[in-house]
Amino acid sequence: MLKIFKYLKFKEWVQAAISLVFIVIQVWLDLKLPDYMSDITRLVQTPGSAMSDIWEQGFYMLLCALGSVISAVIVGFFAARIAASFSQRLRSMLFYKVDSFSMEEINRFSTSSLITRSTNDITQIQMLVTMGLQMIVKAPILSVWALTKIAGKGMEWSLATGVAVLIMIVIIAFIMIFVLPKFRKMQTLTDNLNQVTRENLTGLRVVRAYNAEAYQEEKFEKANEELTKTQLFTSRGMAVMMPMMSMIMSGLSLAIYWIGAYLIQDAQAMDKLPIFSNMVVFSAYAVQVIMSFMMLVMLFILMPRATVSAKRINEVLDTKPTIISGTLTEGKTGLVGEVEFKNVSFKYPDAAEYVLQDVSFSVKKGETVAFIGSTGSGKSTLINLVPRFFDATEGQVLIDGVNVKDYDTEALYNKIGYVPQKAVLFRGSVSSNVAYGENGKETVSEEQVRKAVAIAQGTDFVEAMDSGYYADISQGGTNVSGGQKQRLAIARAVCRDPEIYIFDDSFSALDYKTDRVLRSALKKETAGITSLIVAQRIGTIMDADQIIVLDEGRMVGKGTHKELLATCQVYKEIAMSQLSEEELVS
Ligand SMILES: Nc1ncnc2c1ncn2[C@@H]1O[C@H](COP(=O)(O)OP(=O)(O)OP(=O)(O)O)[C@@H](O)[C@H]1O
Repeated sequence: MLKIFKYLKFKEWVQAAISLVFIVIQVWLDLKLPDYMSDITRLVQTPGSAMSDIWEQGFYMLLCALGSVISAVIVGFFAARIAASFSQRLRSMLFYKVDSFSMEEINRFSTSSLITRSTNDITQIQMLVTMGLQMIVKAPILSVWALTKIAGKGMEWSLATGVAVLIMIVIIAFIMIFVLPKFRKMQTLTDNLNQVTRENLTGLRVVRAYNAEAYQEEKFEKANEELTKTQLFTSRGMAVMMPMMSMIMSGLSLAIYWIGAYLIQDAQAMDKLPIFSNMVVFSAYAVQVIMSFMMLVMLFILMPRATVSAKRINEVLDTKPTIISGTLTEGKTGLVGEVEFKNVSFKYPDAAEYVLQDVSFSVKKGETVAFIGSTGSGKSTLINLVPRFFDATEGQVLIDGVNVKDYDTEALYNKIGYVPQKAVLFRGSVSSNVAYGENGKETVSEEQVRKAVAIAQGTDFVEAMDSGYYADISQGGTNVSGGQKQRLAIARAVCRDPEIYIFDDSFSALDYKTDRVLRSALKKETAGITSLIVAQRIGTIMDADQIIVLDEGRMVGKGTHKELLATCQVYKEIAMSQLSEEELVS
């Protein structure tokens, strides 16, 4: 928990220190009140007291109360400020950290858990800072100070207060044993609920189409029920706890007056007044002692959740990304757009089996290399090693003669134009999506955007949109078709003007004609740029300079379409399943 506070800035520590001063002032003023009360009681009971003296003490009491309120407002103001700026910083830090994560870390935490950590967990910390700053400091000062004030003012009353404090301690222990574990569980259950909600929302169309609402609702209800049950348990615990605390507080006041009544009755006439005055003061201080314990209980409610949240936030912030940037910004002199795999093997983190085994090939500048193979043969995995979404477990992946691990990641990404299997569009316009990101060169002009869209065969549909290149694209690109999305994603890669294109099955949503026209435009307009293409269709890749055939993670063929037809059985089978006799021969 304390570890998270190392992210507080000096300015916030200063504000906390100022708050501390005001908290001490507030406690001092609160504890001063009973003194004046005692004076007033004494004055009222003393024959011949002047009314003006009583008014004077009353005026001091009023001043104390006012000062206490002003101090409380100042403390509240600072606490809110510190909490708000601290949580803003934590949110930014989490965002930047997650941005630096590779797929391995994202998968390890899960997307929904990362979202809960950046929102709900930070709110818990914010709440703790806002309320805790006042209580953590105030409760111990108040209790110790109030106890010193009542010390020696009456054995019997001290005993009564001791019993009340003991009962309070038993209650706090009860909270710690039974309620704390439930608070800890609450964050994980919130994660779980978010996960189910997210899955349902992203897959809503499938849920509808398969009449799976009942199934999804059941999943949701289970997660919801679990969270509700835990919340109810803790709330019930607290619902019982708070009135019990108030009861103890009132009970103690009653006990003090009751004991006081006996003491006054048994006392000599001249001792009656001091005992009465002591009793009034004692009960006021005893209430403060109980109040401080009540604050502690409140802290015990806030602390466990915030502690769990702090741990979860720290887990993310302390995670070292497995993909660490190198330092080189350029490849070997004279080499541009060259890719080489040297005996590359790969297995996913925590997986037992290798997904790729001993893959070796090299690609020269301007060449097109295609990867084909059955589903799950490792094609996407293979090309994901080039932009370092994962690092090779064994062997080396080289770009321009340099291991990808040695490149500064920004310089590495500047060399690559990557189009994923599932096109991703961001909220904005057509233009902002195509000119997306930076490539270390000058900013992209409107002309370049138009040209990229034209190469990606998107001009017709973009110009038919309401505002053309400035037409709105909604989050995830839900207002364009799958093929249009893919064309915009391809245009984005073209606009980047990279050394190497990576197309991960990026032509699959295009019709055959668009696929052919797009590839020939790419070849013509972007000659000299190396292309790595994963494809399922033989038609898409038969013109490639080199085709690599994968089967269960192993390279079982390498060559041109013609060579492979003659030498590679796996390729021949794929080709025969897709092409007619004439196409095979031609
Ligand atoms: N993140 C991951 N964690 C663990 N295993 C994975 C992960 N992604 C893929 N795999 C496994 O790696 C193997 C290769 O997957 P990959 O996506 O590379 O195949 P592919 O040839 O591209 O398939 P497709 O043509 O269906 O896209 C599969 O067996 C898959 O289950």
